[in-house]
Amino acid sequence: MITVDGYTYRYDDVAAVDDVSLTVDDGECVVLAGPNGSGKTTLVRGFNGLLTPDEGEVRVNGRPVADDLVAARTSVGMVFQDPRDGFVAATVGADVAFGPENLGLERDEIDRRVADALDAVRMAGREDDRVADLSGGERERVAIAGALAMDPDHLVLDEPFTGLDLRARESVLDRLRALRESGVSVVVVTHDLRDLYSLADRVVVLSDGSVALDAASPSASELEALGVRPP
Ligand SMILES: Nc1ncnc2c1ncn2[C@@H]1O[C@H](COP(=O)(O)OP(=O)(O)OP(=O)(O)O)[C@@H](O)[C@H]1O
Repeated sequence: MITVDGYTYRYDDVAAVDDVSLTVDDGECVVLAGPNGSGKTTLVRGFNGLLTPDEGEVRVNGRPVADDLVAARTSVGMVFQDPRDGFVAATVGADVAFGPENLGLERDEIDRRVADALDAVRMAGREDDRVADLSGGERERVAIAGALAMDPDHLVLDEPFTGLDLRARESVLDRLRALRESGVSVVVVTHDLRDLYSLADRVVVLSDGSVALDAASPSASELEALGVRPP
């Protein structure tokens, strides 16, 4: 479970996220929506300690993130919108293997995870491709594969579908559905609810850094009033 309690984060004294509390249960899929600048990225970056709130706390599986950043980063997988700078290796296979290697897993298990994760993003067999030669959408898919290969308890995806073609999107959605069924919690930041609506257990809408709506099936008019396009 991810528990957010009174999370406040300020940039230069201006609160980008202001006293947000919410929980994400194991096996739950939460879509986090809201207009540009409403604080979505600033909030989810606190889920694994990439940002430390000025006030409040995030707990992952009951343990405060700040107490053990390594544990938080191992159990919360995170994929960001523009992964251009996030690659650590020259080839696709080596990049996706990097996280599992750091977990100290056996080579067979690493290879199995890499192949499985690449399959989930429709990049099976592309281990030897150079990351530098990939398209933007392919890079996004490699970044998603890297998070999947860590086998995290919780997965946070910030605008994961922007550069993905239809087939890749469907494949990733299938995997997210399977992960949720296996008890992984999935948090997806998006402006566009269309892809996610069938998967989401709850939609949380941020507005000016605060939770403006937290509902299982918000109506179109509720969403539109908060600047979110309904599915
Ligand atoms: N590094 C930064 N320095 C100063 N202000 C920032 C910084 N990052 C974000 N902000 C501000 O904090 C607010 C929240 O930004 P954030 O990126 O969390 O919103 P968002 O909801 O994820 O937006 P988007 O949908 O555009 O990705 C915005 O007003 C933004 O300008």
